[in-house]
Amino acid sequence: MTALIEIERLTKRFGAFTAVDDVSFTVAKGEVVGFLGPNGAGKSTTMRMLAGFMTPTSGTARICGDDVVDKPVAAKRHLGFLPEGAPTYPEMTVTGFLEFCGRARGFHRSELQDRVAKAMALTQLEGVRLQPVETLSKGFKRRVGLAAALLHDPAVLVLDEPTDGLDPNQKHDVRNLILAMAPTKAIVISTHILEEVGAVCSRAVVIARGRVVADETPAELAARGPSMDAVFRSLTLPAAEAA
Ligand SMILES: Nc1ncnc2c1ncn2[C@@H]1O[C@H](COP(=O)(O)OP(=O)(O)OP(=O)(O)O)[C@@H](O)[C@H]1O
Repeated sequence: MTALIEIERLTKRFGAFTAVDDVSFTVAKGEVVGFLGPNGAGKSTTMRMLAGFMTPTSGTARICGDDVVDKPVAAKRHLGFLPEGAPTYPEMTVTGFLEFCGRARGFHRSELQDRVAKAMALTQLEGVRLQPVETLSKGFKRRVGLAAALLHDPAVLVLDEPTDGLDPNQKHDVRNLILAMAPTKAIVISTHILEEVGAVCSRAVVIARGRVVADETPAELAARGPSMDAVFRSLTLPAAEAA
């Protein structure tokens, strides 16, 4: 299996504080990796470095073989990134925002229209296409971000909490969308929702206090304890608190 995402000894320090500490893992085509950890564990910081939005203090990350620091344009060509929170440019309509993102990706005229229409269909945004992004509910805003990440049909998707703010039906749809895309892509999703790991992920990487504490299949993770909650607690809490 070819690794489309390669993270090697990635580290980020903010002053004296180490937010991401020597993190390494790879993701091959066909894999959906769940990136799990408690609040503040370092998930978003790792994903931002992987997406080229933040410079690592040390270590490297490559997308389809291209180093995100040395070859940022090449790396981003293969990457769809859904950051935390809502899309920028809140005053734009959904269509306007997606067209703007598509033009930035180099698409024009009929190809631009086709790609925007397809991304809106995949994320079920047609009903709000002319609404300004700032007037949408949290779940719809998330889906606008997801549509923007899918526009160029990238080989690699890095999705920071893709189901955050979605209702159960929308969660189900987004999980199905991820599963449908999985065979042809390498996908990393961060999540707090442990049930999501079993539902969509072929592997789980658990991070706590900036360090990887588990990298295994959801079944292996589940087999470590009586419940996923208990496993998560024992892996991510300091030993005294987990007891
Ligand atoms: N720009 C920054 N300056 C200083 N500290 C930061 C900065 N960005 C993140 N941190 C710190 O790094 C740690 C990791 O943050 P990060 O956002 O990566 O965690 P997370 O695992 O994504 O958490 P959550 O699940 O709450 O989103 C936190 O303690 C956070 O306060």
